[in-house]
Amino acid sequence: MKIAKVVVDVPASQTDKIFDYIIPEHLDSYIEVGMRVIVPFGPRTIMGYIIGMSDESNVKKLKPIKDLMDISPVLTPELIELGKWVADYTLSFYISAFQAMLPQALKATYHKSIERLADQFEDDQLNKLFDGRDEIDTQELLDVGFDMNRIKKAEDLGELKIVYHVGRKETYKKVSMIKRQMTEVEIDQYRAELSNRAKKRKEIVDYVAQLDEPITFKQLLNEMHTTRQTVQPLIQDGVVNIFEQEIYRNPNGNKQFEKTFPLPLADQQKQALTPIVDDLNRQRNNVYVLHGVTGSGKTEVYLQSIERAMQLGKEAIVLVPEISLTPQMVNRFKGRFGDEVAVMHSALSKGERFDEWRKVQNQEVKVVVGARSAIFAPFQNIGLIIIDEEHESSYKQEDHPRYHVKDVAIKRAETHMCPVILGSATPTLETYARAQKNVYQLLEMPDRMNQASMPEIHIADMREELHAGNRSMFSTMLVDKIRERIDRGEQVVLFLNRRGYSTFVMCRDCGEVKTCPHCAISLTYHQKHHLLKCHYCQHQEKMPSECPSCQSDSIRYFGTGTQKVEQAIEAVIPEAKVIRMDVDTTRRKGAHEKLLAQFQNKQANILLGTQMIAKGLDFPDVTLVGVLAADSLLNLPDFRSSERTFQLLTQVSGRAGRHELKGEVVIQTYSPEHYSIEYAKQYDYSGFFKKEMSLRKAFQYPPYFFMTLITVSHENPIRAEEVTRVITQLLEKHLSENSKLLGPTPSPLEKIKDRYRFQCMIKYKYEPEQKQVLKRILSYYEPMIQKEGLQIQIDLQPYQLM
Ligand SMILES: Nc1ncnc2c1ncn2[C@@H]1O[C@H](COP(=O)(O)OP(=O)(O)OP(=O)(O)O)[C@@H](O)[C@H]1O
Ligand SMILES: [Zn+2]
Ligand SMILES: [Zn+2]
Repeated sequence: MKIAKVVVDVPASQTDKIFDYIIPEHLDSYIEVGMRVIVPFGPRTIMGYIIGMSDESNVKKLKPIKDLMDISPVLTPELIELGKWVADYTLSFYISAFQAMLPQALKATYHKSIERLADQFEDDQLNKLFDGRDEIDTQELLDVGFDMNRIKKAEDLGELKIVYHVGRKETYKKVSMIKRQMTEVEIDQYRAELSNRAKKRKEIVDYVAQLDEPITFKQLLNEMHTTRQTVQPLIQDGVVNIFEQEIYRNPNGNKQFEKTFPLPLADQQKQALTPIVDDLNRQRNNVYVLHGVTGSGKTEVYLQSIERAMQLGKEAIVLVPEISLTPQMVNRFKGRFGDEVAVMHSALSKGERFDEWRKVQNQEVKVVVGARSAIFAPFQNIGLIIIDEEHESSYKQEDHPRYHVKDVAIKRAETHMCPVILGSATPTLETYARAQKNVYQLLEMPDRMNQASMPEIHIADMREELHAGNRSMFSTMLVDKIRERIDRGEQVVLFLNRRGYSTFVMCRDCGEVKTCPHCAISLTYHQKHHLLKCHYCQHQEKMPSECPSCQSDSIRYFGTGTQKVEQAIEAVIPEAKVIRMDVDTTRRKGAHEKLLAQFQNKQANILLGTQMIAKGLDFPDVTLVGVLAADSLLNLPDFRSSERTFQLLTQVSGRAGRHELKGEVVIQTYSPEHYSIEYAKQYDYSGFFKKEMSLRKAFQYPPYFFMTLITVSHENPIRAEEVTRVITQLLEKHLSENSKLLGPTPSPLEKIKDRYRFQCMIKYKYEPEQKQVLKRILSYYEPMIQKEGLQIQIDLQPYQLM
C-alpha cells in the first residue's frame, strides 16, 4: 500500500502535523510529492500538500486521497524542507509556512452544499426550498436566513447530507489562435471556387495561405481589417482552424525595454565584484555586505554578478523593497536580461503574479526581481541571492509566518552553495556588526560614480523659524532654494514622512486630540469629504466644528498630509509645478510609472511624496532634496527609531546630485542636535554605528541581545492583561536568570479594532529552551484561542514594537 504524507489546510495546533492518506490506485501513476490534493478530513473535504510518501503507516484506519489538484508539483523538495524550517523558526503552523511560499492564486476555496437523500422532507419549508432540485448551495439557505438547526434535524432523519467542496482560484489566460488547416493545393482549389464577388474572402485566403505558424485571431483581424463574421466561413469550410492557447498575462503591456550592456567597472566596483565571482566559480557560500554610499554603483555590481551566475547556468533571486520596485528599477533588470526576468510584486494582479511565478516553475526565466515573498521562487539551481536595501524593515513579514527574508535567503544559499549579497548605504546594525566580526564579508564602496560628490546637507531649525514668526511648514532657507532651482530649470524632491505625521485634529485652546474610540490612535483628517478616519479600523466621523471637551471653536487639523503640502507650496511659490506621489495618487495601476515619467520629462519642478520616493530614484536634474519633518520618525516608541531616522535621511539625501549637477539637501527639524540627524548630515555611517552600538549595549537591545515580543489581545482588557501576566510568570519560571522579562505592559497601540493589547518582552543572550517553552504556552492556550477569541502573537525578531 502506498501512503502519502499530507499537511492539511487547517491552521490550528491540533492539526499542525503530518497526516497519512492512502494513495488510490487510479492516482498512483500521477501523484508526486509537492502536489496539492483534496482529502477527507473529519466530516469535511479539504486541500492539503503532499510532503512525502511511504510504504507503511502506524495509523490503522486510513482514508484515501480524493483527488489531485495539480498535474505537476507546486513545491519542490527543497521548498518542502524550507517550509518546515520556516515553520519551526517562526513558531508557525506548517500550513501557514507553505501558503506563504506560494502565490495567492494557489489557495483553495471552500463551499458547502446540501444533497437530497429523501424524496420528501418532513419539514415542508425544505420541500419548497429545494423545489424539486437534488442539491442546493448552503449559501442559498443563508441568504434567506434559514435556521440551520432545521438542516441538522433533517440530516439526523437521514433526509439529506452536507457535501463539502474544494475549489480552485487559479485561472489561466487563453487567446484564440488561427492556424492554416488546408494544404496549399487544397487552398488554391478552394480559392478558385470562390465567387468573384467574395473579394475580401479571397484576400484573407491569400493571407492564410502563406501562414506557417499559428497567429492570434486578433492579429488576423487587425492585419486584414476585417471582422469575425467575414472569417467565420473560412473556419466552417476548414481552411483555417481556430483553437485556444494558454498565454501568460503580461503586466508590462507592450512596453519595450531598451537593451543595456555591462559598463566598464570603476575600481571600487571591481574590488567588490571579484570575490563574489570567485565564489560563484567555486560554488562557495559566503554572505557579503555591500556597503556602498548612495549612487556608488551597487546595482551595476548586482547586474554583473547575475550575469556571471547565468553564464554558469544558474539562477538568481534579487529582492528589492516593495516601495522601491519602481519602473526604473525593473527597467534596469529587464534592460539587461530581457525575457529572462520575472518580476513579482504586490502591484501585480493575482493572475499576473501567478503567471510570473509559473515562468519560474516552468524554468522559462533565470532571474526573479521581486519583493519579500520572491525569496521563495521555485528555482532549482540558484547561483546567487541579492537583497538590495537590506536595512528595509519591510523584509520582515509581520504576519504568520513572521520570517525575515535575510534568514530565508541565507538558508537557501546554504542549500544551493551560493553567495548572498546584502546591499545598502546604511546596513542595519545587526548586519554591520556581523560583518565587523567576519561572520559576513564586508565590501565597501565609499565613493559616488561619475565623480559626483555627496550633496551638502543643511539643517533648518524649525523652532527658530517659529520664533522668527514663520508659522508655515517651510523654512525660509527651503523656500529660497526651491525658487533658485525653479529659476535654473532644475528639479526638487520633497519628502514627507507618512508615519506619525498625518493630519491629526487638535484643539489649540485645550490641546485635546481627536482619537479613534476603538483604537486609541489619532484620527486622520480627510479633506475631500470633511471626515475624520481611523487608519487601523473602519471608524469614521464628521469633523467637529467645536472642541468636544472645552467647546472652543479653535479646533484645527495639524500635522501635514501631502495634499496639504502641495497646496501650501502652490500658495508660497505659485510658479511651481508639483507632482504629488502618495497612496492616493498611485492607487490606479500604472499611475506610479506615469507620474515618474512626467517628472522625468520635466513636466514638473517638484516631486512631492512619502516613503515611496525615498529610494531607487535616479534623475539627473534633481539638485535639491527637502525633508519636511525629520522629527516624525524620531518620536515613535521604538528602540530602532534613531536608526530608522538615520537610514531614511541618508536615503532621501541620496536622491540629489547623482549626475553632473551638484546637489543640496535641506532637513527641517525641531531637534537639530539629535545625533542621528548630526551623523546623517556628515554622512558618517561609522560614527553613527559606534554611537548607536554603545546605546544598544547600555540598554541591552539587539544586536547585543536578542528579543522576543509576545502580544496578547482580547476584547476584555482585564482578560488580556491577566493572560499576559500568567505568560510572563511562566516564562520567568522556565527561562534562565540572565534573561530579562519586561511586562506585562499595555502595547503602545493599546487598542486595535476593539481589542485590548498587552505585551511582554524577553531580552536574552542565550536561551536554547525558549522555543519549547513558548510552544507549550501556545498549546496550553489553544482552546481559549479557539473559543473565546483570545489572540497570542509571538514575534521572535520583532521590528514593529507597536
Ligand atoms: N561603472 C560605471 N560606469 C559609469 N556609470 C556607472 C557605473 N556604475 C554605475 N553607474 C551609474 O552611476 C549611477 C549610480 O549608480 P547606482 O544607481 O547603481 O547606485 P546605487 O549604489 O545602486 O545607488 P542607490 O543606493 O542610491 O540606489 C547610475 O546612474 C549608474 O548608471
Ligand atoms: Zn478644547
Ligand atoms: Zn480605529
